[in-house]
Amino acid sequence: MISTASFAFQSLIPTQSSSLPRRKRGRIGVVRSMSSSLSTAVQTLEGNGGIPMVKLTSTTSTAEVYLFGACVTSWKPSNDRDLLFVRPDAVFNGTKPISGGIPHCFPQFGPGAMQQHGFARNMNWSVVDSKDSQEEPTVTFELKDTPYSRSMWDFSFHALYKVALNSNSLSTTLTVKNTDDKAFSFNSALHTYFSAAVSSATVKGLKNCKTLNKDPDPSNPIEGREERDIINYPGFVDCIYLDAPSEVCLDNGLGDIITIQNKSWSDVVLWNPHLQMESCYKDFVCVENAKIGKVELQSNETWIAEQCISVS
Ligand SMILES: O=P(O)(O)OC[C@H]1O[C@@H](O)[C@H](O)[C@@H](O)[C@@H]1O
Repeated sequence: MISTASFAFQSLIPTQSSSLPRRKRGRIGVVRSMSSSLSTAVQTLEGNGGIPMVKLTSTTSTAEVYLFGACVTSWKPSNDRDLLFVRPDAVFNGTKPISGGIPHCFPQFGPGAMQQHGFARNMNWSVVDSKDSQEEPTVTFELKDTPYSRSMWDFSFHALYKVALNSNSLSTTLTVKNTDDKAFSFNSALHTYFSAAVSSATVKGLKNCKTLNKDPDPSNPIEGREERDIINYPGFVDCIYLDAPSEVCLDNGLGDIITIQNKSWSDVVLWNPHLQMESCYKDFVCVENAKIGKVELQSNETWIAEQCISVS
């Protein structure tokens, strides 16, 4: 149920999901109305570049989520260090997806027919609900098809993305409903960038998974099987792990052990661009919960996938 407070919150934010040109038209008004805060737990603020973002503040942690792409760009549990990473080349002006944090890949992981990683990360999502609670501040974003999305993927859909913050965890729930009168299929991922010391970062939990190594050719991945208990990032890494377990563990090499749990994100992608991004590759690793095989939805069917990242 939407509380009175969240209605007030909604009224600050345009309810229309929009393509890039729409957002540009409405931006000044949106940013002006962002100056007021709802509460200390869920605030609407001007983010980088003056574009709107929602800040969640629990008793001991914070998170920030931009409406553009519904991209979580910051997660600071219990101390002031950000466990997510935003690349130095990230732009916050709506001209391209925010490079870092937790961008969406939807309705295509890629490579494929449409732009790399689909369109959800470069559209404005709307806020449709929030929970003003210092124990678990929560915000829910919505995305629907527009002429922009239909120019790439001609289907009617309704996506909800709920982000909930706890003292030591950040949970997300993505719900995709087919609102069309015909079936559609898609694949998807949460392309999470974690702050890391790449030379000592490791991932555990993927031993024995079937792998699709996208190095050297992303369009023709090489099949294999993971034999290592502990996987590191010794150079360029771009590898899909199919039918991964529901929990993997990242040691970020900076003193944090991060548990990544999921429901329905059946696969994992590990990525680090190495010298392709010389200025920042040492400072992050991507561990992405993904659904690489197609999800097929008939009319009115819904797919739900959850991720929870936590530190002990
Ligand atoms: O679009 P971004 O954030 O630069 O990420 C690109 C990379 O994203 C990874 O998920 C893919 O596996 C890589 O093949 C791709 O190069």
